[in-house]
Amino acid sequence: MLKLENLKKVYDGVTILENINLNIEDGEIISILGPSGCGKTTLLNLILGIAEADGGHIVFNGQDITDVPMEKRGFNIVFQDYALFPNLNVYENITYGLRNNPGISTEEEVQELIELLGLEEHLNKRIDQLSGGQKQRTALARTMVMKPKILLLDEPLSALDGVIKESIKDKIRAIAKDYNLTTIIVTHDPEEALTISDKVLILEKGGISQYGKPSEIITHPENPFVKKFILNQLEIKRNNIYMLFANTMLSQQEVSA
Ligand SMILES: Nc1ncnc2c1ncn2[C@@H]1O[C@H](COP(=O)(O)OP(=O)(O)OP(=O)(O)O)[C@@H](O)[C@H]1O
Repeated sequence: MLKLENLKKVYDGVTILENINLNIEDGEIISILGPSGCGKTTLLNLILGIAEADGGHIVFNGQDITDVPMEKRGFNIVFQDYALFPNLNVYENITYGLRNNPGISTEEEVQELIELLGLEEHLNKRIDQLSGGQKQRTALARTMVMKPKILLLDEPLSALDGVIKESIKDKIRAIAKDYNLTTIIVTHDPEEALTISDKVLILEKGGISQYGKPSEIITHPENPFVKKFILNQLEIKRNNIYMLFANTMLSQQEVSA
């Protein structure tokens, strides 16, 4: 279990995060959701160990890791821009981390991941020959072969369009559930957060606005911010789709009249 206890972060005298208290169970998919500048990436960086906390504790499986350096935490991140190596092909990218740590995954385990992520036919391609979804799956495979204890994903779907987005969502869920891997996702999109996660952490101005299952957030928004930020956006999307359908039906009726 990952526990965040009273976590605090200050940049240049400004408090960015405060009173962050949270329990994340093993194998759960958690989304950190909130508007631009609310502290999502900062929280991800604190968990990963890129940034140091200015107060509070991070406890992983009973051990206080607040002062444990990033490389010793054993967590791993897929960055928003994937950060793949352009001079290596897909297979070389996936297995790059194993060059210096060959025992972490066997060739069989690497092949399993390649299959799970549907990358078999792309292994010899250069990175610039891949679509956005293929790059994202390569980045996921490269991170997963290192068997992270926690998988962190920074806006994993934001660069992808509709159908691809849904397929990557399925892959992320399959990985988290097949490997019982705690997965923490940063997103600013309520629909994404509510459809991919077991629980959603909604941040507002550096504090927790609500933390709960998607169904709880939809049925019991705890405050006006959640109602306004989350539910309004979803309602607008729903209404747009209804309008589109209604207009389409109307024009079809006009044609057949
Ligand atoms: N290294 C840093 N030094 C100073 N201020 C920082 C640093 N990193 C982040 N901040 C500030 O902390 C606040 C939160 O930033 P953060 O990147 O965590 O927000 P976010 O919710 O991820 O935003 P976005 O959705 O736009 O990426 C912002 O006001 C930002 O300017």
